[in-house]
Amino acid sequence: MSQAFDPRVGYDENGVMAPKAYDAILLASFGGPEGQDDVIPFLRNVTAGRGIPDERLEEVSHHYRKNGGVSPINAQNRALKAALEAELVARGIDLPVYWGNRNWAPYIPETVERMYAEGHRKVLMISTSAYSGYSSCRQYREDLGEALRDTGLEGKLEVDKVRQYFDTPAFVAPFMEGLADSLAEVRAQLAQAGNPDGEIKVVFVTHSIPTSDAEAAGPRDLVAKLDTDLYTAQHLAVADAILAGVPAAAGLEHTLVFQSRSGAPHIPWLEPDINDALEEYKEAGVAGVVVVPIGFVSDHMEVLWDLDTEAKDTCAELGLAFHRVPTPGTHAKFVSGMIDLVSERVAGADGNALKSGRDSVAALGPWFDVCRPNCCAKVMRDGTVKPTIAAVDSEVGVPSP
Ligand SMILES: CC1=C(CCC(=O)O)c2cc3nc(cc4[nH]c(cc5[nH]c(cc1n2)c(C)c5CCC(=O)O)c(CCC(=O)O)c4C)C(CCC(=O)O)=C3C
Ligand SMILES: [Fe+2]
Repeated sequence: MSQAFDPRVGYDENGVMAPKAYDAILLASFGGPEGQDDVIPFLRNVTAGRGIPDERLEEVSHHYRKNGGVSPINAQNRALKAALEAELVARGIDLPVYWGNRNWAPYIPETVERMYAEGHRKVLMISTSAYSGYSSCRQYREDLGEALRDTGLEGKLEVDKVRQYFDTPAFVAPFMEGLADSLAEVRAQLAQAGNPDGEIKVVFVTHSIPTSDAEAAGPRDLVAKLDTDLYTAQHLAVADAILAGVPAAAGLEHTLVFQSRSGAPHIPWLEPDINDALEEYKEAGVAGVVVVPIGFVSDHMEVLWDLDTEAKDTCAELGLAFHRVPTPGTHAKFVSGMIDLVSERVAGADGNALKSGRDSVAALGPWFDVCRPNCCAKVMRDGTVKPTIAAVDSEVGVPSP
C-alpha cells in the first residue's frame, strides 16, 4: 500500500496516520473506587450530568460495597503500566508511560497537565478498551478533548490514539489459550459428574450497550455493508478468530451474549443477557459452558461480579458446569502487542515507523487511526456534540478499512 499521507491532515486515504516523534504514552482507562468512601463519588463521576440521586447510585453500588468498596481495575492498570514499561525497556524504546482515568484518580486532566509540565508535547494514547462505540472509543476521545480545553493545553499538547485493537493477535491470542484451558476444565467437571460426553457451549460475552449506541457505532459506509450493528459485528469477528485458533473447540456450538446492562428499563440495550441465555441452554440440553469475556481487557468489577458471581451462581442453580476464561490482563502477548501498536506509530530516526505493517487476525481489521467526523457520536441533551482530541476527527472523508 502506498503511504500517501495528505500533508494537510497527516494521514492517508485509509485513515492511517503518518508516524510521529511521540515523546510519551498515555494509558487511559475507566478508573474505579479504592475504598467504601470512594464508591458514591466515583458513581457520581460516571453518571455526571445526568442528575441521578445518590439513593439510586447506592442501588447500583452493591457489587463494589461487597468487595470492600474496591474495584480491581486500578490495580490491574498499575500492573499493566509496569508491564508496558518493562516491554519498552526490553525493546530499547525510550518513552515514559503515564496513566490517567476518566472517572477516578489519577484523572486525565491532571495527568495531561503533568505530562506537559514534564516537557512532553506529542502523546500517544492507549485506552483499555478494544472495540468501537461511544463508551469504548469516542468517550475517551471526548474526555481527552475536554481535558485539553479545560487545562488550556489545546494546541500545545498533541494527543493521538492508537487504533482500536479488537482484531489484533495481541487481544485475541490470550483468549485462545484461555479457551483451550477452560474447555479442558469443563470436560473434567463433566467427567467428574459422570457425564463425560455432555454438550459444552462456548459463550462469548461482552458489555451490553444501548441499541442506539450500537447503531451509531462506526462509519456509515461500512455499517451499511454489515448485517448487524458494528459493535456486534466486531465481537462476532473476534469470536470467530478465537475459535479458529482452538482446535479443541471445533464443532462446539457458540454464541454471543451480553452482560452488565444498566440504565432505565424502557431503553432497549443489546440482548440476550447472559443469565437468561444460560437458562435457555439448560432447557436445550447443554451440560456445561465456557464463558469467554471478550468485552474486557482485564478483570473489572463487571467480570468478578456479573460473571464470576452472578453467572456462576446461575449455572450452579441450573446444574450447568461453568468455567470463565481469563481476560488478557498482563499476558505477555497482550503487552507485547500493545507496544506493537505504539511501534506502528512512532517515527524512528529515519522518519519511518519503528514497525511496519499492521497486525490483524479478525475480520473488519485492521482498524483506522483517524475517525471520520462524528464517528460513534452521541448528541448531548443540549443538542451539541462534544469536542474530541485534536486532529482525530478528520476533515476529509476516509474510506472503510
Ligand atoms: C461498553 C462499555 C464498557 C467497555 C469499554 C471500556 O472499558 O471503557 C464499559 C466499561 C466499564 N464500565 C464500568 C463501570 C460502570 N459503567 C456504568 C455505566 C455504563 N457502562 C456502559 C458501557 C460500557 N462500560 C454504558 C453504556 C453505561 C450506561 C451509561 C453510562 O453511565 O455511561 C456505570 C454506572 C452505573 C451503572 O449504571 O451500573 C458504572 C459504575 C467500568 C469500571 C469497572 C470497575 O470498577 O472495575 C468499566 C471498565
Ligand atoms: Fe460501564
